[in-house]
Amino acid sequence: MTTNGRVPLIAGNWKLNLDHLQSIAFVQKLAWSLKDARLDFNDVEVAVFPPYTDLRSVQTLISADKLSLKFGAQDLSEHDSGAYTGEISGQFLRALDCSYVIIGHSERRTLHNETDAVVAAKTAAALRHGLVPVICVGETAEDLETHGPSAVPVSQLKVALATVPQGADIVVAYEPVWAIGSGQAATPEQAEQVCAALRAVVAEKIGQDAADKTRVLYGGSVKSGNIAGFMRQPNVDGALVGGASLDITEFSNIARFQKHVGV
Ligand SMILES: O=C[C@H](O)COP(=O)(O)O
Repeated sequence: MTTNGRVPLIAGNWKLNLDHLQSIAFVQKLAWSLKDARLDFNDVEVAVFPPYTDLRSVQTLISADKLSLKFGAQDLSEHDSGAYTGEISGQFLRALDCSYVIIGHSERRTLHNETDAVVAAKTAAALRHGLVPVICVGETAEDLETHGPSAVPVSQLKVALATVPQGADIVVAYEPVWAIGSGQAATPEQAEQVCAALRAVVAEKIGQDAADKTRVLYGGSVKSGNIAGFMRQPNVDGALVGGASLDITEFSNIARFQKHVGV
């Protein structure tokens, strides 16, 4: 826990990688690596976000071995049940002990045409089923040039939180689209500027208490070599990691950011 009372969250979004057998070996090795490193889970929360088909295996392993890792899904349906072929409801995810669900990742927004309204409906669905939504927002390179760094993410988050109850338990992830998978991360100062603006939106929409406790993550080309700079920022409470979360040593070193930050 940092002085602001928020436990940092290091989240690994596997995207479309690792089948259920691979997920078992991966989570076992990750747990060993974090244990070897004597990671104190009171100081940092580590979560993985496997594909849906891995969730039961990951749940079983974490429960059987009493691992301190958390896990969640990469998406959910805005609906709870019915004729929605291919969809997965929040109810099903909660039944698998998922703690979190990623919502509104830029790949969903771009490749699956998810609008801000859909993101808002999915956020409501997650909260309805006791899942903590990890609400992703971020601007494209064009947005950045036209509107500056905060305008688009702020506007996206305002819509996502429009119907969220006061004090709700949420996580926000600022992921500039231009930084995702590009190797060109935002600077810590850029991340801080936008994350602070997003925290102000949380305060405006669901209250100051919620803003004080909400973890705001940065995502986009996070590696062990740049995590410390982000974690030194007062409004950055962790990272949503894509590519580097598939490398056990790298992800484990990101989770051990405190060694580099010196807190
Ligand atoms: O969800 C994770 C983000 O898309 C970041 O991906 P990346 O770390 O590969 O840039």
